[in-house]
Amino acid sequence: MNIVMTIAGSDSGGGAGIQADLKTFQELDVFGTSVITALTAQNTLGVHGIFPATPEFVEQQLNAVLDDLKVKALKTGMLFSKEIIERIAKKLREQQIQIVVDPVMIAKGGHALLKEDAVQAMIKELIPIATVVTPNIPEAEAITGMAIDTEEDIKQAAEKLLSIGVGCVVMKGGHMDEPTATDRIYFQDGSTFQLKSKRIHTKHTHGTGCTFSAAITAYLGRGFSVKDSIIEAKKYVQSAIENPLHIGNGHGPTNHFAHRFHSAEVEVIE
Ligand SMILES: Nc1ncnc2c1ncn2[C@@H]1O[C@H](COP(=O)(O)OP(=O)(O)OP(=O)(O)O)[C@@H](O)[C@H]1O
Ligand SMILES: Cc1ncc(CO)c(N)n1
Repeated sequence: MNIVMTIAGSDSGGGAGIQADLKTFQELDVFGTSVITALTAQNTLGVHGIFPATPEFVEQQLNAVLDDLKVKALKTGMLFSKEIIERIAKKLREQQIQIVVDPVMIAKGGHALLKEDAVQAMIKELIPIATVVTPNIPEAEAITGMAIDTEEDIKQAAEKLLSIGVGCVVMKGGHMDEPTATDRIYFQDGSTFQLKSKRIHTKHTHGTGCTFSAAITAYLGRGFSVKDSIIEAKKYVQSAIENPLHIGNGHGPTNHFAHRFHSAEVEVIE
């Protein structure tokens, strides 16, 4: 059995964070383990409270999993503070595990999930040891300090991220004003490709980013290449967005059952 891990925050509403990650892992046939950095009191309408774990307890969870289970790939999501990032990075530097960093900063309703002073720690400690980083446009702007409006800006921001040391950058296009949902992928060796899918006009996009990065992690854990993991993950998230569950009164979650009965169309542009 391939074992993977998520290091992230809990979403009591079940749509994002640890809950989205574990659902994705289960659907994609890998064994999911978890390190919880913070509890959130959250639903489809927004984040109502945050109760962080101590950095010591985050480390204790990480040690408990890694001392016993052979984790092949992991993702990070909501990390909340600089202290938590530093503990995690110190431990992960000693490991041979493929790391997907989803640099979660702000929830859809505007609530901060990462303290402002933690962005630098993410840049210094975590992104350099990552296999893949998956920023949305506002996150890429916060990390690089650049305004991103055009395709050329996206490329420049990706190059800045690559210069920090990460192996592959996935610039997610969910927030771009484009008729398609296009993600642009850049590798250290200069190669690049795009993934294009139909943009779905829906408010049910809570947890799309978590689902996508968890799916990349699941495929990496199964031994897929980085490129194929990203392509398959995009199909999974597209199908999960195209078939919304219509639950809750706000931004509903993605549908993890959808891939069982629906294959999404994703165009790979080399
Ligand atoms: N309306 C949409 N239709 C189709 N695909 C979408 C849509 N919105 C986002 N995506 C896709 O979903 C994936 C996640 O991207 P997105 O930009 O939504 O992440 P995010 O903003 O980090 O999500 P989160 O809300 O979880 O923080 C990407 O592959 C993106 O292209
Ligand atoms: C716990 C958690 N992680 C990530 C996100 C981003 O979608 C969220 N809303 N909540």
